[in-house]
Amino acid sequence: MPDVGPAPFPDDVPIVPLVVIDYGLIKRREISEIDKLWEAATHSGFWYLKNYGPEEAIDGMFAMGEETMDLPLEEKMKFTQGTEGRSFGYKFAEANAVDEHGTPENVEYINISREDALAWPDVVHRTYPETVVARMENTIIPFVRQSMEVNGTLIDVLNDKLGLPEGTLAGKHAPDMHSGSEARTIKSPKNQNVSDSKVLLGAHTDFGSLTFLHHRIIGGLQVMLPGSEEWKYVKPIPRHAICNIGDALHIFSGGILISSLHRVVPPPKAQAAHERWSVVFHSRPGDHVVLEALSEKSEAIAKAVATAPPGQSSIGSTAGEWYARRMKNRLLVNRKGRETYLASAGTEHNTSVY
Ligand SMILES: O=C(O)CCC(=O)C(=O)O
Ligand SMILES: [Fe+2]
Repeated sequence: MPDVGPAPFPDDVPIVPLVVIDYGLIKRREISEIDKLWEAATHSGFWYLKNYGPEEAIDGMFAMGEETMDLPLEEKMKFTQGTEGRSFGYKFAEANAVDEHGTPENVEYINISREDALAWPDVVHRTYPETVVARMENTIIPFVRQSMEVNGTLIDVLNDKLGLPEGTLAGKHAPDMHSGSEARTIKSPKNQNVSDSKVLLGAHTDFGSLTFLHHRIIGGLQVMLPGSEEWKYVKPIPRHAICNIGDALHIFSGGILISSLHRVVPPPKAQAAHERWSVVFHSRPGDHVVLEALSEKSEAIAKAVATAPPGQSSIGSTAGEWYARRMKNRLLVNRKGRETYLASAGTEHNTSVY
């Protein structure tokens, strides 16, 4: 039977209504568009982004992912992330727990460090499979540069709205720092014997600052907005990326910017018969940057900290430590019990922690 292509995203599942931000207008610093971005960043922490530039490198990242996942498992395992909480490299499907019972995940992905891409052909952190190497110059480096430009611009705009001195947040993400920033392509298998409660990528808040995420038409990403108990799908829209705030910006901003919980479940309804792919760039602060509210640099942040409910505290760990702790404690190989999973938590369990 010919492949008639995936079914469209169904119109009878709950979806989260995200605002569409026009990157072209943000780049020109249009006030009304910046206000829309601010509203999204301070309420849901998620938005669609359009007009973010050429699609070639993003298409190339989907292709690189397919080429990589088609390698024999034995070959991919030569490039595994390891057990110490380092992210770069290959993550096999069942590596992580999705919950405190130790239920395994079911997505595989390849992570490529920003610094390894920028320094290519020098190696900063590690080496990668031949399928990554073959696309380093024509796909990965352009994708990393495009993503850095987009995320950098959005972070600059949020910096100014937070009342921080110009370039404060940019300085925490400088490209010459070692960081957890990375490009990623994710594959979820098709036909998951779907039950609605099956989770492929466990609920999490993002570890870093800002995420630039691409889907095609297959859904599966779900978000739980602050104050809600309900998971809702994000409907993929062609040529619209999805951006979301991560823990680091939540903490730097004293809780003003929202880092929302999200997860991946099998694609809804007839779409579940298809593989699901996503392409991601995670911008994360330099490893040595301390995660704490920037109260001394912004009156708005100082006020947010002063008026927050009691019980919050400054995190005080570095971005590198934060990130390694979260990664390491999700790995099933490190699991001792429920407490291991609980130790992988981000800002979700206490939104007033910063
Ligand atoms: O695949 C997706 O839609 C979400 C991926 C994600 O949440 C992540 O990489 O942090
Ligand atoms: Fe995420």
